[in-house]
Amino acid sequence: MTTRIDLDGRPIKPMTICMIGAGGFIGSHLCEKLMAETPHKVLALDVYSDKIKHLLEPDSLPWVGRIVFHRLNIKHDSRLEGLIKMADLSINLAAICTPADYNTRPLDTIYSNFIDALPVVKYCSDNNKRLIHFSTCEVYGKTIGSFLPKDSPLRKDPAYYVLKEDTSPCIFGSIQKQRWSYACAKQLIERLIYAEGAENGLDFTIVRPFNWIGPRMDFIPGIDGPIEGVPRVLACFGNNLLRREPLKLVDGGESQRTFVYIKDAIEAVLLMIENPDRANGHIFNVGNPNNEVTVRQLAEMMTKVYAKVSGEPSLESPTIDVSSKEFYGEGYDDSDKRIPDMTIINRQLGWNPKTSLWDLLESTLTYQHRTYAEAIKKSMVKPIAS
Ligand SMILES: NC(=O)c1ccc[n+]([C@@H]2O[C@H](COP(=O)([O-])OP(=O)(O)OC[C@H]3O[C@@H](n4cnc5c(N)ncnc54)[C@H](O)[C@@H]3O)[C@@H](O)[C@H]2O)c1
Ligand SMILES: O=c1ccn([C@@H]2O[C@H](COP(=O)(O)OP(=O)(O)O[C@H]3OC[C@@H](O)[C@H](O)[C@H]3O)[C@@H](O)[C@H]2O)c(=O)[nH]1
Repeated sequence: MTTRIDLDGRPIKPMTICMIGAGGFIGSHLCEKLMAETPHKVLALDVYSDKIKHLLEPDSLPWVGRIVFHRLNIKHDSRLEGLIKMADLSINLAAICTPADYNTRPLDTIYSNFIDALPVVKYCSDNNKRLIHFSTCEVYGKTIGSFLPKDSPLRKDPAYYVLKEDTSPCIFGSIQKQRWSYACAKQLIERLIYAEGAENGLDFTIVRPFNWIGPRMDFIPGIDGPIEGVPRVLACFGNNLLRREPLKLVDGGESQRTFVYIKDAIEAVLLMIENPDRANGHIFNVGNPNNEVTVRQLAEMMTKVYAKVSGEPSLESPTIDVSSKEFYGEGYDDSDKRIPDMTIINRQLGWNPKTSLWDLLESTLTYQHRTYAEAIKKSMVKPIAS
């Protein structure tokens, strides 16, 4: 492997990374990238390893020994501090991060996103280790524009909706709207990390992902996750398409999101890892402002893309409306619109997303079809009564 060069032309020294939550969606892609394209070592921590199994076995893989899996729960495992000390950098991805949990398991959500993240911050700070912490775009909550009258022309003014790391406020609903338990816990851990930086000199970077999507995201209920489970929207809609069911639009599917391809987003994380002087002390939005759709438009596009990749015609009525109370239960609320401002990441790391929504859906739905279509068919064949 030729020596890697950072953005300022300096050679990058191989490093050891303690990656917590390495077995999840983002972790699996980051591990893949680090193994295929860099000389860095990864201590991969998680309670699950299914999504990185292909990187751990067989022993003949070219990166054997550079990635070592440690099955542990950071809630209660005394090995955590030792592993953080062995590494140059820790990346914390571990979290409960599916909206169906925020209002139904608010305690687990708050503990996971705040309390369980505390020791990681403390061990990094005490041992002078660098930390990249994964927060969320949900810390912005709702846009200022959403509080204006429906017909106000100001709603079209970007000043009322574009989300900026250093100036936008964090606007959540009432305490009864338990949806915000996640965003609030993430906000407090961000503030704590920021304070550790200011008072104790912690070298930190905070990442705010804006709906990163792609292969291996979440699970397909009844196939590789619980049948009653509710994953994030990509896997919900993927599951509906695989089962030839209508896609459920929560409260009319009017909310807007920007989706970024996981492989584009991982490039941004690698730039942060390898350019500490440019990344330390910063909070970065990572998203694709060009890929904005309403959830209804996402459903329509996924329906078209799936018909193309599967060769099966779409249903006559491809979507169905459901209320948020029916779908998520009491206490659900929603972010209305999420456009990331890209000034800071552009200036510091020169990063820009590349992949269009159509293209990223095409590769992701091709993956879902190849991975799950057979298993779904088998699971849907009813046993014949004897
Ligand atoms: N995917 C996105 O678009 C997105 C958006 C915003 C924020 N994020 C943040 O990025 C991070 C990673 O998200 P993801 O999409 O990969 O989610 P994910 O659920 O696929 O990955 C999280 C991983 O953390 C592990 N984990 C959770 N608690 C743990 C514990 N106590 N001990 C050990 N491992 C534990 C889980 O087993 C899982 O493998 C999260 O912090 C999430 O809040 C992701
Ligand atoms: O079947 C479904 C699932 C979801 N939805 C809607 O689709 C939108 C997106 O839902 P997702 O499940 O992807 O989750 P959200 O975008 O609301 O939140 C996510 O944002 C960033 C991260 O921190 C988390 O990964 C998650 O909180 C929401 O408006 C939701 O109500 C549907 O209309 N139908």
